Amino acid sequence: MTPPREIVQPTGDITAAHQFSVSPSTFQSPISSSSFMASALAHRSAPKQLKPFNTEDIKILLLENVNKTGQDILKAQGYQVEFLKTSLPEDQLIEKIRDVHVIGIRSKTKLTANVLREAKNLLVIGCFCIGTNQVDLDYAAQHGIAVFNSPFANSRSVAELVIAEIITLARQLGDRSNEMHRGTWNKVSNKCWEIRGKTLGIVGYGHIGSQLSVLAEAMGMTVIYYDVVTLMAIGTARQVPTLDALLEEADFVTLHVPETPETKNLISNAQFEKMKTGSYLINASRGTVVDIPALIKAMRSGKVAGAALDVFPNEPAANGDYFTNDLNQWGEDLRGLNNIILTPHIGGSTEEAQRAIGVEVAEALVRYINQGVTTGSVNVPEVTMRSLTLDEPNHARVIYIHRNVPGVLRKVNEILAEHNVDKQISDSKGDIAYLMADVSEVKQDDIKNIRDNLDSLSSRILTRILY
Ligand SMILES: NC(=O)c1ccc[n+]([C@@H]2O[C@H](COP(=O)([O-])OP(=O)(O)OC[C@H]3O[C@@H](n4cnc5c(N)ncnc54)[C@H](O)[C@@H]3O)[C@@H](O)[C@H]2O)c1
Ligand SMILES: O=C(O)[C@H](O)COP(=O)(O)O
Repeated sequence: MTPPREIVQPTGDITAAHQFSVSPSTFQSPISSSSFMASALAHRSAPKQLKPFNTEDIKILLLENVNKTGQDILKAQGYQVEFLKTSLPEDQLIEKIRDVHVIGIRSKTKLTANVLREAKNLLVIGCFCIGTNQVDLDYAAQHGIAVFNSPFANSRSVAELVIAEIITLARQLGDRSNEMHRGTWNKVSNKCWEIRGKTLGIVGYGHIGSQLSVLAEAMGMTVIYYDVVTLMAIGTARQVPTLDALLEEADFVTLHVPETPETKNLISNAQFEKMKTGSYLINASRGTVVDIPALIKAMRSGKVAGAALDVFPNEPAANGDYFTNDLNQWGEDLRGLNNIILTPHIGGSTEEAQRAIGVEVAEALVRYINQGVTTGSVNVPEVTMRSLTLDEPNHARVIYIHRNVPGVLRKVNEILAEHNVDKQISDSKGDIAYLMADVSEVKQDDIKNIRDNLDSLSSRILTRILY
């Protein structure tokens, strides 16, 4: 069993001491301190909400050029926000993550167990993107670290990119444009097609796949899709029972599955064999989903007439040289192919998507940090309660993340029984449970006792007391 995590306070005068496991000497009353003020949730919040603690004590590290919308929301809370444009290599990440309560990343930063083990103060991770495969979600949950993402704010951007790629491949636009850049006029119609009447095969009919389905049908394509779950078809799209059935029928195959052990090399030699001769492959999901040497072989043989890759098995942490990387030994082969579009993971990189993601994830982080609300979390149970207001002084919000084992609620309620519990909610997800209780008429000593007693339970993963 994983031992409970002790949150280590950063240096400095921490008047939010009651939020974390701290010694009594640093404890100050949340009620009498000036730390709760109507200005707490300045961003789109009712002015009468309580500020839960000195928000300026919260340290946030934002990596990978998280959009300004997100930065602004977090800064407006008074949090200390450090912003970096790139991801960080593991050794530097470990140094930085030791100190912070919150980290915001995109798809490049690998938050493995090895890294998270060092994150002694970390309360929450914000993935300012769709994918969460770069985070060890289970390790995070087991250590009381909630993870949030933006499940669909860039779906439309990816779908539009794929539409552009379908036409670009069908008309060999990349090759013609490259030739003109080199000064060559090469007017051809051989093997250039309209997309009207062609069949698009979508693998993974989730947010992106289904959005793409609508756009493709509007341009006269026939849409089929394969998904591991049975899903309602949009428009006149049709679900096919197997991946092979899709590969055999589609003129264009486009991949929109998450990175999982099951999707690693989902498209390899055997799948290219099944595809129609002269068909096209598009991958804007994750680089591991396509076996790159198998794709190179299929393109050289003429089986596949064109491909678009937005994602790669090894992507760099920052902009700059890429195919010189030793890990990408197939880089030269890819660059030498005809009718292949290579883009640097830009599927979700539009102003619209990045702004929306910045707002969505930053707001989820604020709700979690300030209120303990987990709505939208991908790894801990989703629990919500309304915000406390200034009309309700001397309240405390108790948050207890614990192992989902028999008898915990009885013990927690024995601890809370001496107080007036206004409201209590609890939910579980696998072996993790999340309990929130609003307790009224509590004094400084009561809060300390509640914390000490909850901390002493063997089921405890993390205790937080807000207000
Ligand atoms: N290129 C980019 O910039 C970019 C942007 C956004 C998302 N993505 C990637 O695209 C992926 C899909 O995004 P989404 O929002 O549509 O996700 P989603 O979760 O809404 O949909 C994924 C679908 O894939 C299906 N699926 C899972 N495993 C499968 C399998 N083995 N075979 C067939 N279907 C399977 C699921 O049932 C689900 O319907 C994300 O996980 C992310 O990795 C890339
Ligand atoms: O998961 C995602 O949302 C996409 O892969 C985009 O990732 P990015 O934010 O790192 O571009």
